[in-house]
Amino acid sequence: MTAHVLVTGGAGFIGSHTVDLLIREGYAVTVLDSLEKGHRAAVHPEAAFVQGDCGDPVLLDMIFAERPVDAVLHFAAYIEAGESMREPGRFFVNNTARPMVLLDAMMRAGVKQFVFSSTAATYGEPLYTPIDEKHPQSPTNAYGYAKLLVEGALDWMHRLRGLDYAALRYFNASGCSERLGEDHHPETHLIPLILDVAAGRRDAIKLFGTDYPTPDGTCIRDYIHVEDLAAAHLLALRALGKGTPLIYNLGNGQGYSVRQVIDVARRITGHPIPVEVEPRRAGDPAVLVASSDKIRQELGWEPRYPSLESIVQSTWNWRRQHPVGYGA
Ligand SMILES: NC(=O)c1ccc[n+]([C@@H]2O[C@H](COP(=O)([O-])OP(=O)(O)OC[C@H]3O[C@@H](n4cnc5c(N)ncnc54)[C@H](O)[C@@H]3O)[C@@H](O)[C@H]2O)c1
Ligand SMILES: O=c1ccn([C@@H]2O[C@H](COP(=O)(O)OP(=O)(O)O[C@H]3O[C@H](CO)[C@@H](O)[C@H](O)[C@H]3O)[C@@H](O)[C@H]2O)c(=O)[nH]1
Repeated sequence: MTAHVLVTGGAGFIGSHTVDLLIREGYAVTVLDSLEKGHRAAVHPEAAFVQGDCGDPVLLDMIFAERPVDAVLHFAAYIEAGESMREPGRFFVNNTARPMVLLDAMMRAGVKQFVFSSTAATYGEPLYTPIDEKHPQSPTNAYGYAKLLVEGALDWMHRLRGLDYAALRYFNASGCSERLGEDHHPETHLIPLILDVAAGRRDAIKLFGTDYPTPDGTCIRDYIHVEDLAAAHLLALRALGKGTPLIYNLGNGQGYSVRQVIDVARRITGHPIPVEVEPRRAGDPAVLVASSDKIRQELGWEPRYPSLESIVQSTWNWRRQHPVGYGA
């Protein structure tokens, strides 16, 4: 069993939940996070913490020299597809170039196991739905393309340098655990923004586009609970070592339109949640729904929180207990 895991981006939303699970499962964990976006308070107290950049080769050499790292879970990245259309260069540097520096440092140190946070955004506009792993990858935003470039590099590192990797293509990560929540600054994700309205922190939810080719005209997404994502990372980590890349979609296979998500939040919070209709946000595909049959069949992954209600409820619970998130 892998003993020591380096988790980049482990102070962020999905990374911190995964670190908690790894610690519970007995792994030694080192978190490397710049804290540009994440929260020190989200890092499990039993994990070692290094503040720094995952693309800093000197720091990486030091970490690998000092710690017996067996595997790297790479979450560190910028995450907003809309922002990537305005500032593509920042995304190609942080989400493509820096992981390359990390992979190179791993190769120098002889660390061969890697789990990569890929995304549904690598697929682009679906040719069929639900999307399986064989679906062509043709991103509609720079964020998705930056991630796809890393997937390509992983394949070459596997073939040429024996890298043993998993690429997990998450759909829309959401939900909270009891200890950890979603607290981005600025927040751009739909569910926490809707709940900001219910909590009285915003007047209305902006609805980006009502003219998509979907039943109610708003975009459809597949929301997956962050604890189910964390569990998938553990399974992937344990499955590495067979010499074959592990490429999996992670979603619930159920699509919800923006209006449907708002309706669920209205029922849970009892708040009317007013809506302001806005134009489409650049780069948003109309529909993204996953087939996760492959990881279910091959690794036995089974989501514990598949319903949108349970996802929104867990986020609402955390927000009521942490009205200012992790604080300043
Ligand atoms: N949130 C989603 O819905 C979603 C969906 C698909 C894929 N992903 C991917 O999952 C990963 C985690 O997403 P998240 O929602 O937890 O994001 P997040 O912003 O909460 O966490 C990312 C963390 O990485 C850190 N970071 C960013 N650049 C860094 C760098 N160069 N060096 C060190 N640390 C750095 C940030 O400080 C932050 O703590 C990302 O790679 C993202 O692309 C997220
Ligand atoms: O204020 C808002 C925010 C979002 N949306 C819409 O809600 C949907 C979901 O948006 P959001 O929560 O921002 O998630 P995505 O843009 O789908 O992207 C997330 O999910 C992708 C995978 O599907 C990941 O790759 C990204 O990192 C992650 O940010 C989209 O149709 C948005 O246009 C609104 O209408 N109003």
